Amino acid sequence: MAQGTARQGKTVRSRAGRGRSGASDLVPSRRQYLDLKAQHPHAILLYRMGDFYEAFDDDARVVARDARITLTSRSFGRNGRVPMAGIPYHALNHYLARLLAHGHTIAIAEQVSEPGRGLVERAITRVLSPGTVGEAALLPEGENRYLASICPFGDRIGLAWADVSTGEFAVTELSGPRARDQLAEELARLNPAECLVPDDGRADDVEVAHRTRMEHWRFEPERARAELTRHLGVRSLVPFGCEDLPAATAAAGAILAYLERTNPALLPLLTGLRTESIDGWVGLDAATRRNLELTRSLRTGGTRGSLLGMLDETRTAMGARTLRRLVGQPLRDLSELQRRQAVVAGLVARPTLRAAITSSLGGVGDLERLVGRVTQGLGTARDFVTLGGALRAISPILASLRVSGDPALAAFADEIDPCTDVLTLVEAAVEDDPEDGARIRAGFSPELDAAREGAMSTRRWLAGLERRERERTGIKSLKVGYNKVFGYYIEVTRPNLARVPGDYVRKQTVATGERYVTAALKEAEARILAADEEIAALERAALARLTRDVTAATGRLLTAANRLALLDALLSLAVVADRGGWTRPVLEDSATLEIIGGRHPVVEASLEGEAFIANDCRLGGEAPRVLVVTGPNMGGKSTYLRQVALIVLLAQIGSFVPAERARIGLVDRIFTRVGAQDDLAGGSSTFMVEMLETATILRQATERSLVILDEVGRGTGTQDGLAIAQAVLEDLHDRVRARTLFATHYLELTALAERLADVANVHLAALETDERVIFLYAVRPGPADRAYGIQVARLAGLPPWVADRAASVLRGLTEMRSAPPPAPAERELSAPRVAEDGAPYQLTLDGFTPAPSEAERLARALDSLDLTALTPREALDWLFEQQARLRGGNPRH
Ligand SMILES: Nc1ncnc2c1ncn2[C@@H]1O[C@H](COP(=O)(O)OP(=O)(O)OP(=O)(O)O)[C@@H](O)[C@H]1O
Repeated sequence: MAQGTARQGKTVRSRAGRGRSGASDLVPSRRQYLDLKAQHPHAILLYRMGDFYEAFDDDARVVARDARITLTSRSFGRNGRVPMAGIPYHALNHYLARLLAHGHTIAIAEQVSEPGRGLVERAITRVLSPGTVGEAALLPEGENRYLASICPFGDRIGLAWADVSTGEFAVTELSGPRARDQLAEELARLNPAECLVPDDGRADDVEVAHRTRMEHWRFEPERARAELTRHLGVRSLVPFGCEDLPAATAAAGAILAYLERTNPALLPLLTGLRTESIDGWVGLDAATRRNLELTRSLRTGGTRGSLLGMLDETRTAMGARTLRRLVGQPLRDLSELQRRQAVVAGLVARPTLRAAITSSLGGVGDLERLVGRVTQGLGTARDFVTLGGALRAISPILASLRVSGDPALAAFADEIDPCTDVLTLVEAAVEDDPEDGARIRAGFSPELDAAREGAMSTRRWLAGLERRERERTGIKSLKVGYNKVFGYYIEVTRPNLARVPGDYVRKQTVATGERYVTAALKEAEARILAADEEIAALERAALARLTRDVTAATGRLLTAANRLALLDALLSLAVVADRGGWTRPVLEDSATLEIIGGRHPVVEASLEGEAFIANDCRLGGEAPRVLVVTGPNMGGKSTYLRQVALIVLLAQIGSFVPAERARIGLVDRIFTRVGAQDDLAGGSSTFMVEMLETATILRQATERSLVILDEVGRGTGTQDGLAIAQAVLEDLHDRVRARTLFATHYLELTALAERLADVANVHLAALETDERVIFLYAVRPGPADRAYGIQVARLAGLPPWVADRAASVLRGLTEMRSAPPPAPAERELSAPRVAEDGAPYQLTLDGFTPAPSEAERLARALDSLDLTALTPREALDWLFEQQARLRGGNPRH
């Protein structure tokens, strides 16, 4: 809370001790209220009333709904009663956090005092919007809170994001036919708390929560560029990598303009700008993030049960945020991944070193946000003491890394600036006094030392007063006390009242006696009050000086904090790898995938004592690119599919993997279509969502992608579903050529492996005994023989008479089919796809468009014909056939 801190040249004063009942003189007139409201018309105005913050009228209704507070009413100036929602002063942060989570902007009005003028009119002292909250108390610990900005500009889209609590400020520019999809992926990753968009409608079709419209001219590239260069103190943006990226520049400039307007104290935190290339990351769309439960479990809705939940052994909140970033942003850059792997490997091999670093990291704490607080001018003496402790903890970490003898660890240490100069500064300025707690150290400010000495001598005088007055009056029970109403007093009990000297002035009668003051006591009290005020002012000045000096190093401090946060995250990966017996995967630039003895990291951790059955997976290279996975319900198909995706993802964040060994050709994107998920609110049925996700995969996947499809086609009728599943599988095999795992209950699809060169079957093994099924969870070559649906239904507790009836229905159905299950519909691999109306189609980057003309097709076919391999007869046949196709099927016409 800003109480007592200098802000915008004014000092905020609370009327401590005044309850709601005493606040009636503070009630604004409607006019005063509306004047303040007009300054930030889109914000909820919270009005300080003694020990409460109150919202009125429509604001009150919104607060009551979203902060979950009971609505009452209040007399409002002379305008009768209005709805009112009151937030207790001590619980303000709690309720502000709720309001911000709903995307509201909040303006807080308090009484302010100005030097020499005492308390003056109320003013807005803070404006908080979801993306501009820099105050650690209002932020989720292990998560970043991003203010994003989107600027479509011609065929490009600029995206910028800033976390004003950690100083992260980055941009990227997206272009080409996939720009919109990439934007959606990035927004899914960032999950911005607030998103700035131009008010001219350019970004209206972008789906993002909590959008804030800004004047479109603020997104004008030249203006934004000027804003950026001024802020960063540079002439060109070349060093930041975005000189030639007008859309990115525009988006970043808009962020600066917005902060300037809403919360300029945050601007100094943004000391640099990083230009990111989206091509460096593995593409993960929102569905895949959700399906793989990367940061949120589908079952619990929280981190527990997610990949992040099982990986997170970080010691600091900044480490936890970094780990979340790594999990959400796997890389494609082989050399960077190998650097990370080397650090993890060094840490896996050295448990003692890990323990030492972990304990030192505890001392570093959340350095990122601490630097954030200090840079915003919110740093108290306690914060600086903590900062000193954090900086002191860095050097031992670097020393441990260097003496480890591991070159990767030593190199990592060399990249971290211990900021010893800042530590020296802070140590000279603050101390943790055993009695007074955190305070400015003696010697930092001579004026402060003198004021403290003055106050101390008066306090010493007061401390001796009781003894002196007892001696003077002979009243042994005389006491010197203090209360808030009268200040210092001398109390004499009833039996001794006759001995009270003449210079005592009676102030108050209490049950046991009388309370007095003397002229000397009043004077001492005045001296103490004045000295306390002076001390407070001098301390503020000293803190301001220290803040200025430390803030000059904000950029270096934040860089060091970022590296330490990364170390914490990599350490966490090492701890988990060591505990789980994970191994270092071989990474390579190929389209191969080979996992031997792979396990699902989260399911394995949840099995508690039961053994997880490890399985292999070979895709691409010498092995088939597509695996059709069959097996009984509950047999472990989904687990197997997800485990392969998670192992690849772990490898591409630089982690070890839960496998005996793995060789992973880096993937450019991971796609999943798993389980039933409907979006009724968005107007899409389960089947519609399934098809939307499948269409996205077919449109976007490449030869380097990993595709995980679980029961595609399940959401519709059996025949339609089977047909769709087969067509999707064929397209993935023939055209997309991505490494694909395809789990299905349609046993008919297993016949595809006989016709398609790069498709193979595997199944999850199960045993059947007495109508019961035992799951072996082992992946074996070849197709499953049946679905075991009825046995699983029995296991689930379906009433026996229903299960028996189902078994007899099944027998009947099987007998009806004299022939084996129908083979999948035949088709010619070379035949062009034909839509229902007969028009041929092909897939381009823009979706399905008409195929090339017959002449083009003929030219290509001729081009690819190897004439030396044909007999004259075959060549003649070929010519007849082509002519027939041109003439519509009549060769000798
Ligand atoms: N390899 C394994 N080792 C041990 N237990 C496993 C293994 N794989 C799966 N399981 C257990 O079996 C349960 C069911 O697995 P899963 O959901 O993958 O089956 P499924 O074949 O996809 O089922 P359905 O077809 O009904 O969707 C898991 O929750 C897990 O507890």
